Amino acid sequence: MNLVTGNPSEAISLDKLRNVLIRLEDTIIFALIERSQFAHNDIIYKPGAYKYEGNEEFSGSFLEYFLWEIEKVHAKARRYQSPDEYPFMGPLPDPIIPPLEYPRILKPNNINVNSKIMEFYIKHIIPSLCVPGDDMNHGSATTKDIDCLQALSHRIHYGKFVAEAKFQDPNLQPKYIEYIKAEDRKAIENLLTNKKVEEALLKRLRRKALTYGQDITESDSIVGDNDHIHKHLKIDVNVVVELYEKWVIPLTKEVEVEYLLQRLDDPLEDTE
Ligand SMILES: C=C(O[C@@H]1C=C(C(=O)O)C=C[C@H]1O)C(=O)O
Repeated sequence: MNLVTGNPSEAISLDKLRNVLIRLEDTIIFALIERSQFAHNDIIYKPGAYKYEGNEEFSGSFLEYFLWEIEKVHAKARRYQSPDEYPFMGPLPDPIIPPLEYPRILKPNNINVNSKIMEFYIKHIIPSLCVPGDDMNHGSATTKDIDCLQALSHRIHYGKFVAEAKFQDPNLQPKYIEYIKAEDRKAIENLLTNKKVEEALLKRLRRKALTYGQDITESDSIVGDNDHIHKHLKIDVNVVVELYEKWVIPLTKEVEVEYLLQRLDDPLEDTE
């Protein structure tokens, strides 16, 4: 089944989904590089640091305010909720065009780990990515934060698609059904974990961060000794690898497990 159109004749393969995840690595690395050109500017993240004209009652941070405004606009244009449109904030308005009927994979199912994404991003990623201090570029830094958060959210909630594709594997489906019925989270997680894919991902990510973080000029060769490269990188390669190892991969798996735990609830269930 095509997970987006709901058309059973257009099967979507795990390989295709993996390629989307690989492409999103580039999106995430470039978004982080963009954010890292600005200082920490920690006032952006402090609740109540600003007053908002016309919205004096809003007591959240500048980042939250900005996200809320952006998400309201996005919500108006969306036909159905897709993983990258999962809101960080709320409440959001209804779409201005009536929504299409939901294909199964896009049905709202309350799987949303955005509060966890916000927390690790502000607490761990920003302080190691940016130089400390305030360069007064609050608006610019916040727009880059929104790009980073939306890319991370998109990638992590894509776990729903990955989980659906894994569930469709006829050899594994009976096992998934057994573990889902037993609500055995650990067993589901073990079944969907592919250590080889994860290890290859972390290696590739390190190479990408090293490559994309270099300044490439007309005359310089991009192949140099490692020390030279490390000194001139726009981004700390270890921050990128740690981001995936500690948060992106575990949260993607959390989304996968939560999706599968709800997989048999649908009365239109066609697999049993
Ligand atoms: C995405 C997959 O599922 C799992 C989650 C992964 C991730 O978040 O990158 C990687 C491998 C698997 O453990 C996959 O099998 O490709």
